[in-house]
Amino acid sequence: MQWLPLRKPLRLKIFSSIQEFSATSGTVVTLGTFDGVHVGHRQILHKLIAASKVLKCESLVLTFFPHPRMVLQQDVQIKLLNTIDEKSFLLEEIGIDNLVIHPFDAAFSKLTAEEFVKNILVDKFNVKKIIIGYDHRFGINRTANIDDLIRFGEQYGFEVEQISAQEIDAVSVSSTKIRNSLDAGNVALANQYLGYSYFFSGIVTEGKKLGRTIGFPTANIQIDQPYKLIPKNGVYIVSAVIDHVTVYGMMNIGVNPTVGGTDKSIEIHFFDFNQDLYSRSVTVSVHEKIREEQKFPSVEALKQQLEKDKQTSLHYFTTL
Ligand SMILES: Cc1cc2nc3c(=O)[nH]c(=O)nc-3n(C[C@H](O)[C@H](O)[C@H](O)COP(=O)(O)O)c2cc1C
Ligand SMILES: Nc1ncnc2c1ncn2[C@@H]1O[C@H](COP(=O)(O)OP(=O)(O)O)[C@@H](O)[C@H]1O
Repeated sequence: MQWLPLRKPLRLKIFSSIQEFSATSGTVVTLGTFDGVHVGHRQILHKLIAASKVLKCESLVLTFFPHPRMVLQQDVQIKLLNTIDEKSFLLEEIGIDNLVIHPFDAAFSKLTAEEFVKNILVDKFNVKKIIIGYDHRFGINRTANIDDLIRFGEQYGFEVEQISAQEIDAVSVSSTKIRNSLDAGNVALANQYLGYSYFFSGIVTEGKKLGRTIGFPTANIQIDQPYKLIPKNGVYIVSAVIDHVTVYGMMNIGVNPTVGGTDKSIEIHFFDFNQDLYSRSVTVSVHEKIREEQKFPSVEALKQQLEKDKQTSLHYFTTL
């Protein structure tokens, strides 16, 4: 599946804090990190949209950035599947009306369950229904559970729909499983869980200009978000949309040991393509891993392997 090039949402309304949101006639709300917007998330999001139509309300996804783990556990190392722009794009594609991205700070983490429900869900969002996983906990120190939410719902007049354990288990997908799959280079499994090919964006920068001399010019991609998860080092089958045309290619993530490299780089050779890409932003969909990066005895041996990789990639695309 091609998501690209990444564009600004047209219909989805994005608010960069809860305070910025002004309530409409009413909302159907779900909350969570939704990292990856994977097939499990999609089930909840489709329920959200269906409920918003029944209740003639707008759908609203409340998410947090920075990720709560970055704030509460100072986990600066955490890598995420989606940047905020990517998540916005994916939610727009699904048809969500409103996305509230609240900075998850210490003050927010100290809200009591009652304050959260009354001040935010009721007063700010004018919530008519909330859709939430059975094991969701909220409020300071995660003290409140779904039963508390149901009680608040009766008190303030909103419905609560819980997603059961069976429904969640049936999909048995989690953002963690996807992150682990990508860390292990298992892109095919990650993509199955995601329901689309994992993608990232970056700017094409100049390299050592060796690629063109061996018949394989490679666009070097610089990623600017430090928290974006990049799959394990290796050689992958990829595609991108450049000037509205889908182009196919092969990518190496690694240090280029054959030419004595030490720094990690992301390089893509596109097939049947001959354009200057320097300084351009490219969004790359990663489809399948071909092999590990290797240190070849010579550049000639690397070149021969690249020919084989090209055949493997072309075969993949022709048998889709
Ligand atoms: C699909 C693909 C696979 C690659 N595999 C390897 C590899 O296994 N070992 C290696 O040392 N370099 C590998 N390279 C990197 C080349 O060494 C690199 O493209 C070349 O040095 C050109 O670098 P430049 O863009 O800086 O000019 C691969 C590149 C591509 C596009
Ligand atoms: N088929 C292609 N695939 C990737 N980049 C290409 C291709 N054709 C031309 N280019 C251009 O050439 C550059 C790569 O050439 P290369 O010799 O590898 O230089 P560098 O070391 O600067 O990456 C890319 O950044 C892009 O601007």
